[in-house]
Parts: sequence; C-alpha cells; structure tokens
Amino acid sequence: MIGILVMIAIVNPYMMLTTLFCGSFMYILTIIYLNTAQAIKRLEGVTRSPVFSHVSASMAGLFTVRACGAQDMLRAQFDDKQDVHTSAWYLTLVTNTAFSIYLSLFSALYVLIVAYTFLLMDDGTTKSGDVGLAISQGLILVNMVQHGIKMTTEVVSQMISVERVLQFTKLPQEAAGGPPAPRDWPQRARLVFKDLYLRYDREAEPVLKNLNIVIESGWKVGVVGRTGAGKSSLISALFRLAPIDGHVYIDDVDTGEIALKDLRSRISIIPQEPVLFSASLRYNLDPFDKYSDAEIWKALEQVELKQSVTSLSAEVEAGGANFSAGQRQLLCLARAALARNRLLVLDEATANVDPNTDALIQKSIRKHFADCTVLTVAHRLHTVADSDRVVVMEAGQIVECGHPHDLLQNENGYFAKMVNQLGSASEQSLREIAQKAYLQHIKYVDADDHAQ
Ligand SMILES: Nc1ncnc2c1ncn2[C@@H]1O[C@H](COP(=O)(O)OP(=O)(O)OP(=O)(O)O)[C@@H](O)[C@H]1O
Repeated sequence: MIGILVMIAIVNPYMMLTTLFCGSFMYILTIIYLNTAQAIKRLEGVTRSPVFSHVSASMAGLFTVRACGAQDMLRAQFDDKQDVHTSAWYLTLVTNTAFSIYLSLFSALYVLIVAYTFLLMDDGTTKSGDVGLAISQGLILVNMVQHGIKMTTEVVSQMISVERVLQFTKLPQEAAGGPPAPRDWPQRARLVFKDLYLRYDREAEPVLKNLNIVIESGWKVGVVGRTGAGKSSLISALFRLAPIDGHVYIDDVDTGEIALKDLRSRISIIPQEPVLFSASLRYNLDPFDKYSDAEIWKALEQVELKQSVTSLSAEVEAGGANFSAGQRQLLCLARAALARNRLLVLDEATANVDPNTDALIQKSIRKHFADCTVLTVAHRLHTVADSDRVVVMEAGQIVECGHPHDLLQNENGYFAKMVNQLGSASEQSLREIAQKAYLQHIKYVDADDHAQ
C-alpha cells in the first residue's frame, strides 16, 4: 500500500490530498460501524443461547414431550426464540451490507477523483502511461483498503464472543478454604454438628436452625423428614456447599478450617441421580487412574456387580443409559468402595430403585462399609429401619433422634407417626426390622462390655 501511495504521489502529488480525504472518511465510517457491530454482535450472542438451551432441554425430555403430545407447544416456543435470534442476526447482515456499500462508494469516489484530476489538471505534460498506472494502482489500493477494513471489523466484532467467555473467568469464586487436611484424616469419621445454622442466601431466613448432634464413629444413621425439612441441606452443610454459621467437626477437625478440596474428596457421596460419563467402565470407576484392575474388580465384587460386567473396557453410555437405575447406583457404590473413605453419604440414593435393589444396596453397605460412618437420607422408611440411629428433621430442626426401635415405642413421636401412615402391613414389617436390629445392637453392646 505504501509503495502504491508513493508511486501515485510521484505521478500526481495532488492525489495525496484526495487519499487523505477519502482515508479520513473511511476511518470515521469504520469507527461508527464498529460500535454498532459490537452492540449487535452482543445482542446476537444473548439471543442465541435460549435457542440452544431450548433444543437441548427438548432433546433431554423428548419422551415426556411425546408422551404428553406437547410437540406443537414446544415447536411454537422454539419458533419464538428463533424469531428473536433471527431479528438480531438480520441486523448483523443488514449493517454489514450497508457498511460494505458505503466502503465501495468511497472507493469508487477515490478512483473517480484520481481519473478526473488527470483530466482537469492536465498541463500537457502528463503521459498516458502514468495516468493508466495511477488509475490501475488506485483500484488495487482501494480493494486492499476495503478488504483490510472488513477483516479488521470482523475480528473486532468476533472478539465479543471472547469477551463473553472471559466474563465467566470473572464470576465470584468459592473460597479455597484453609490449609490442607491431615493425610489420613478422617480415621474414625466421628461427626459433630455444633450450633449449626445454614442459609442459602445471606439475607434469607436460615434453612437449618441450631442443629446439635454427635454421630459416633461407625454409626449408620438414617435422616428422615417431610419434603423441605432440610435433609439435603444437612448434606450441603457437611460438604460446605452453602455458607454456614456454627461448626461441623469430623474427628475434631473443624471442616471450616481445612481446604475445601480436601474436605470434599475425603467424603464419598452417592446422590439420587448418579453421575456417569459416556466412557469406559474403568474410566467411570477410576477417572484419575489411581487404582489397579484387580482393585476395581474387587470393588465390583463387593457391590455384587462382577457377574453383570464382562470387561472394564465395556462402554458406559451417556448418563449410564445401558445400565438399570439400581446398577447405576451400585456403580457409584463401587466408586465409593474404591475411594475407601471413612465417611459415606447417601442422599436419597435408592429413591428410584425397587425395594429389592434397595435392600441389596443396604446389605452391601452394612457388609463392606461396616467400619465407615454412613449417613443415609431416605424417603423410604424401610431403608433406615435397621440403622443405629434415626434423625427426624422438621422445618430445619432435629426433632427426634434415637434408635428406630426406641423411637417406635413413643406412639406420639414423629417417627412413630410417620411409620403409622405407611399402613398396617408395612408398619408391622418395619417394626420387625427395627426390633431385630435393636436386639443385634444389644447383643453387640453386651459382647463389647463383656470383652472389656
Ligand atoms: N439451593 C437452594 N437455594 C435456596 N433455598 C434452598 C435451596 N435448596 C433448598 N432450599 C430450601 O431449603 C429448605 C430445605 O430444603 P432441602 O432440600 O434441604 O429439603 P429436603 O428435606 O431434602 O427435601 P426433599 O425431601 O424434598 O429433598 C426448603 O425450604 C428449600 O426451599
């Protein structure tokens, strides 16, 4: 470009004025266009996300949509969102085209002035070869400038996408917590909740109110209560997923004073919806490649899945679709068995499986996690009937706590009333399970006393 400009200046020095005039106009035009293009690009990005979310939500709930015959409703919703996005996209195309037209007009004007300057200011010495050279080079110059401006504006407006990604890096981050936890912590997994309050929002009323409870090492504790009683919030407090007031101690270590990463990696949890990746079975059980094949097979054997699995390289489909709900939970249990943490939490883990699989999972836990402290949040009361303790929650508070058999003796108690509502057959079987567990518990305590 500089070479062409020098050549034109040698042939006709007045052309520098024209170049400066047209160049300034193109510059002003570019600045105006860039501001508009960036704003529109931002708008286009914001209106595009709802289209994608709607498509992925519709795909995820395809069976429900078809079962309810809601295709037309979803299609109409999709069209609305796409219309909004198309409006923004149309604005992008229109402004881009308008900008190109104005650029072309200025380029044509420049070549026109170059040509007419030679005509009008001819003093008889201009050579026709010079004129031809200046016009042809002028045409090349304006093409270069147009292309350069278009590419620059394209890059600057595409940078809006980078800006949107960078916004995520500025989200407020969770504090990392204190120093690393001791290496072999927790050894006993004795849990103490002391004066515990939990709020999801600093301004809101506490969801957990003044919780005080000690869970001894190795106890299997069931947490029950009505919907919204705060059972899952108790788990959130344990993992420090929400800000808490008060203290949670595990083996006398305040969980608020150690690194969050350590705290969360030392507690195993089996959630209601198991998380499985579309990868090999081995990757699903041991994503960080920490254990040998023999250890993984042993864990599968412990949860009685060894027979159902042919190879560790077998593929698990997205969300574990090629496994039954119970098997998915057992895979999570195998993961917990591999991690060998002393504290295991089950958050309504067996809500979606049939009572037999529930019993199998509970049996496996009693057998292979015998030394671990296990906290089981359950809606199905039979799941926790043979626990060492049952904690009954109501409106964010612990209203009852004790051995299920003891709690059932108090007919006006919360637990006994919940059991009453099951119907006489279920109530009878639950009472029998609790009594059997109680007798075993007594036998165990007696044997322990005798040994001492
Ligand atoms: N992420 C959250 N943000 C704000 N409030 C929440 C949040 N999670 C739960 N809550 C509120 O906390 C209270 C207790 O909810 P929690 O999920 O602990 O109950 P739950 O006993 O586990 O219920 P469920 O048996 O239905 O799972 C409810 O009133 C709920 O509205």
